[in-house]
Amino acid sequence: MTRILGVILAGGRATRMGGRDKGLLLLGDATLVDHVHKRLAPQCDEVAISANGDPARFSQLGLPVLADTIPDYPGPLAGVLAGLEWAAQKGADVVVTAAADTPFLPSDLVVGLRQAAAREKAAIALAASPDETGALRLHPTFGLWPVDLRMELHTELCRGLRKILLWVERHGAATASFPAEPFDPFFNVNTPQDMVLAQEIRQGGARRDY
Ligand SMILES: Nc1nc2c(ncn2[C@@H]2O[C@H](COP(=O)(O)OP(=O)(O)OP(=O)(O)O)[C@@H](O)[C@H]2O)c(=O)[nH]1
Repeated sequence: MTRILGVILAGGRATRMGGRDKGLLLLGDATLVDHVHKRLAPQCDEVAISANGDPARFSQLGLPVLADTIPDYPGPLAGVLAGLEWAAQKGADVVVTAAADTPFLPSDLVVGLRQAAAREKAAIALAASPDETGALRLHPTFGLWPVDLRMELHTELCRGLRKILLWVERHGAATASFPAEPFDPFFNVNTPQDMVLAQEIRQGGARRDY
């Protein structure tokens, strides 16, 4: 049976949030990381947090906190690599990543990613949802990643690769599409204003005007 580990990407600079850890902001009575964990954990065999900086700040969840393999590497790819290396140690087959700033992620994320990968005979799958015009928008931090790709990803990061989509293009990733009604499940909190909108969504406002 395929062993799937979940990795919550919670590092980064959060410049649009004034440098505050987005994952530790409160939405209702739980942090954003708590919301993501609650949705992701039932879909995976095990979950860890991936972050640069001091791991102690995420200790309240009782999850492993993985330091980025290449410290201070800009962007989430170093977190994806840390997740793949952790999964390899655990004897797992694939990692599913989710961003810590996305509290309403689909409860069928893993099923959707796996079905898309199988359908398109692809090793990697990325999530997508329609934007306001109906065009599909990819969400590169929500992906299914085979553990076997970790050496290659390490090599690419050492060469300076930064963008998930550039790496993914070489492998012909599958696209898993998720509905965006009544709200986009990939709505993410980048700014204080986004947090206000997240509160409204949580309280039942099915809004699309963000
Ligand atoms: N582990 C890890 N996660 C990261 C890193 N950079 C970003 N992330 C996560 O990836 C997701 C998307 O990050 P962004 O919102 O694009 O970048 P950010 O640095 O968090 O925020 P901005 O500075 O405002 O762009 C978020 O969940 C971040 O926590 C990183 O270097 N390491």
